Amino acid sequence: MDEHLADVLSDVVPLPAIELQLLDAQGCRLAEDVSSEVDLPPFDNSSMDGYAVRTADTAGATEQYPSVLTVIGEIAAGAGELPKVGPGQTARIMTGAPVPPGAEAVAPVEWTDGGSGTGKAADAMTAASTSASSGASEEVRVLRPVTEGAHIRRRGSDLSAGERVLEAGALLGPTQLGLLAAIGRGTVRVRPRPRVVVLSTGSELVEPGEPVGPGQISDSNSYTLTAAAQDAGAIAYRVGGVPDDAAVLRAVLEDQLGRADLIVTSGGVSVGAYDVVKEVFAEYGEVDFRRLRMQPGKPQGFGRIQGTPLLALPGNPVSSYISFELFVRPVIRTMMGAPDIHRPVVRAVCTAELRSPAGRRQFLRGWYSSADGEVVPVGGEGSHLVGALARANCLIAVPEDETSVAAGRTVDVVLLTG
Ligand SMILES: Nc1nc2c(c(=O)[nH]1)N[C@H]1C(S)=C(S)[C@@H](COP(=O)(O)OP(=O)(O)OC[C@H]3O[C@@H](n4cnc5c(N)ncnc54)[C@H](O)[C@@H]3O)O[C@H]1N2
Ligand code: MOO
Repeated sequence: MDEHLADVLSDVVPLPAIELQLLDAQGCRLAEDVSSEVDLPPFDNSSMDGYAVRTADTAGATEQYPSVLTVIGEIAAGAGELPKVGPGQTARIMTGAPVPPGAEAVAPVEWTDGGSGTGKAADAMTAASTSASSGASEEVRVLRPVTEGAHIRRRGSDLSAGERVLEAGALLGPTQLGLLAAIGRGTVRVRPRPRVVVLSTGSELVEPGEPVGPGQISDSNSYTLTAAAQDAGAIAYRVGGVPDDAAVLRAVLEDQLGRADLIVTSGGVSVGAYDVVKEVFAEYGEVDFRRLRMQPGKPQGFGRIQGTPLLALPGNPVSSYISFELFVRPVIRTMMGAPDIHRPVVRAVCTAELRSPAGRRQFLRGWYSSADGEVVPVGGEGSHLVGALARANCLIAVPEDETSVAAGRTVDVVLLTG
């Protein structure tokens, strides 16, 4: 198994970096160091709705003896032209609006009478509407002293022009994309999310929702694998079930190769009579088929068809999913330039006895609780048990040379959610 993983990964390199629109870059890794060309905030601005004042004008102000100032204007967020605030003057100012020349601080509207002329502290809500309707040439009473810089968000206090704000390799989530937008970047250089085409093979497969005839089953692997590819960070395209028919499989491959960085298939890799998958892959490139000392997931195929990497996974649903987690996920994450390509492995105490075939590394499904450091086996070992698989959050790994594990022993657990 380890040899197979190493062989698969030896053929995979990170995708070349491209410039993407910000929202298309979500979940990608940065391929450049990003420095800001601007200060943030870009100008001194108010953090409160209130009045831009000169501090000397408010010295000693109290509710009983307020400072009475002349309101010379109103500054909304986005204002370009600013009034100059002289001695005895003030300008009404909104949150985010530029602090006008002459002003040294902002008195929140609650520290004033809101221009009501009553000398009573303004209720911020009513003061806003009173002041807006009564025009700019009025007086306001400031009821307490305001210190230099109060309620002003200084230019460059968040970050300065020239400062490196994100480093190559950083994962772009909502806050990193927001930061890029805040410094005025419309596009960014990243390693793109790989485009993964998922197709399942088998003439017994029926599209979920369609009637299921005798001997047929609903195609579940293509859903599991497409969702798992998305979960790994890929852009995944699900191609429905392809029958065991060489002409149809050829046509599907021709159609899909153009948009694939990676092709993942399920089914047809064992020793069955309908070797359509192996036959068609052989026509398009080189795909090796192997039998690994693991369970589930014994038969595996990997290689390239027309230059595109391909992993051919076994058809049994649990086998294909576990193969994906152990082999395909690291490939996708290598292509993305992610540092953590594997699922995390922890040690946990197994609550029940386990049995395992000699000479095969077994991956049993389990429920791991980090609080107890324990893992409880879920369901049996059969590779068709999708019910139990959906109730599991981890895989319990039993080494090749062990045929049983006593309850209470410590085991390796592969977490499927980390
Ligand atoms: N004589 C032998 N028979 C088998 C061997 C073996 O060594 N010798 N290996 C077994 C193991 S292990 C596995 S795993 C499977 C792998 O078989 P294939 O990859 O060829 O897969 P299929 O035969 O097409 O399907 C196996 C099983 O899975 C069901 N299946 C397939 N595709 C889907 C799908 N998209 N959604 C849901 N279920 C699917 C299929 O109906 C079969 O039941 O071979 C063993 N046999
Ligand atoms: O090894 Mo197969 O993958 O068990 O079901």
